[in-house]
Parts: sequence; structure tokens; C-alpha cells
Amino acid sequence: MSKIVVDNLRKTYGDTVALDDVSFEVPAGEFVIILGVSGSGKSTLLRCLSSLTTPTAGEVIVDGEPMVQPRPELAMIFQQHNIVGDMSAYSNALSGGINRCSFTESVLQLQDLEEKQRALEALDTVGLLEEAEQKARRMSGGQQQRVGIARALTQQPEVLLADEPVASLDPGSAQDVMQYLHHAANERELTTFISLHQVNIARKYGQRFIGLHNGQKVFDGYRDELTLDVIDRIYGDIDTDGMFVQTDDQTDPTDENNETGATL
Ligand SMILES: Nc1ncnc2c1ncn2[C@@H]1O[C@H](COP(=O)(O)OP(=O)(O)OP(=O)(O)O)[C@@H](O)[C@H]1O
Repeated sequence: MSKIVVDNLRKTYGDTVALDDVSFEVPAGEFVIILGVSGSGKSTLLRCLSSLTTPTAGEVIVDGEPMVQPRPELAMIFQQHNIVGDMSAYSNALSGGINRCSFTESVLQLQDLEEKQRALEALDTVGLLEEAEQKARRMSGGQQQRVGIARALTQQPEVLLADEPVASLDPGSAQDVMQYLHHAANERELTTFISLHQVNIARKYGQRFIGLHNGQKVFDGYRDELTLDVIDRIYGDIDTDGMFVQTDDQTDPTDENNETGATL
């Protein structure tokens, strides 16, 4: 589990201020959702957290160590999951451990048994153990995203960063993927940051929420504090109808008896 400190983070692209002096601290193991309209700086924040982007000013500190380059304990999941369609779910998951073996070992799948076990356990965490040998391209969008999560888990991260992981999915698959992400984060005690557009899904799974507007942090709080006023502050003049749905189902998604439609 890793504690994250973000200290006066600023990122500019020419005249565009993508992040404007953003600061916060997240204790180890928290499940954080980043909210904001398109262009508010969500991806830039996640990319600075993972060191895929270098901040213009400020810093990210993970477990007391400033981030100066990508580190294997931080795994990133992308909207377009970037998995290899011609490879099986298992081979894709196994490739998450590439930082622990040579390129040749990875291509020829010469990893040791422990490494192979990690990939199978990761597939089990996302409910795809029985589909391990299936080619990724034959899987649904939601299943492919779950393979992407399994690959990230095989990396054995302490921090999971997911950039709009359900943006291209239908509502049912989006719920499924969020349920598995939440389950994985809980099971493995991961500090997790997920950027999302769908406020109702965010509210259902998130523990803490960071709201960005024009690159500035305009909200940082917990579920009970995420009121309609706060949503207005984050989304400004944008019509949020359909983005903030007060669902009847406010059950704890970790509750085995809940009826979210996800199959764990
Ligand atoms: N590589 C880049 N070069 C120039 N401008 C960029 C670059 N990346 C992001 N920006 C700009 O920085 C601002 C924040 O972008 P960012 O992608 O972080 O927002 P976002 O909230 O993730 O949006 P979306 O939900 O559409 O992905 C936007 O104005 C965007 O155009």
C-alpha cells in the first residue's frame, strides 16, 4: 500500500494550463475517483501521477520518494486497454510482468512458474480464469477491459491508475468493470485513482472524490459531501442530467448480496 502526496502540481502546454497548482494527500489504500468535464485535466493528473508526463512545476511523492520516472509499483489502465487481440487473455495478463523479465523471456513465455501463477491469479480476480485461453479479440469490450486490469495486476502494483476505464462501454459492462476494479483494489489493498465521466457510477464505487475544473482542484471530499452543489461546481454550466443519477441501489459494492448485475 502506498501513500501519495501531490504538491502544487502544475502542467502547461504552451498557453494551456492543464493543471493549475493542484495539491492533495491520499493515504494508502484509498479508492479515489477524479471527476471533471472533458479537458479539465483528469488525464494530465493521472499521467503526472505515473510519471508518463513531467510536471511543469510541483511534484508527486509516492511513499516518501519523488516520482521522477515511471515505477513498476504504479500500474496504469487506459480507456483503450491496449491489449493484443491475437493473444489469449492469459498471454496478455502474463505480459504485465514484463518489468521482471527480459523481452525475449516475455515473447517466448519463459517466465517462471511463480510469474505464470500471478497472471492466473490476476485473471481470477477479474473473473476471467475460465476464459484464460480465449483470444482477446473474441471477447466483449468489458471482458477486454478486465484483461487490461488483469495485466495491470500481474505487474504487482501498489497503486492502480485508471484513465476513463469504462468510457467506451455500455452501462452494464461499465458497472461490471467498475465492480471488478473495486474488488481488485480491495482484495489487494491498492491505492487507486480512477477518472470517470459517469457521476452516478463514480458515486456508487468511489470512497473519495477529487473534482477538477479548468485544471484547478475545486472539490476534494468523501461520498456524503458529493452533493448536487458540488457537482455543479465541478461541471459548471454543463447539463449534468443523466450524469448524476441518484440510484436506489446505494449498497456497498463489496457486499456479496448486492444486486449490481456484476458477477463476482
Ligand atoms: N499533449 C498535449 N498537448 C497539448 N495540450 C494538451 C496535451 N494534453 C492535454 N492537453 C490539454 O490540456 C487540457 C487538459 O487535458 P486532459 O486530457 O488532461 O483533460 P481530461 O479532463 O482528461 O479530458 P478528457 O476527458 O477529454 O480526456 C486540455 O485543454 C487539453 O487540450
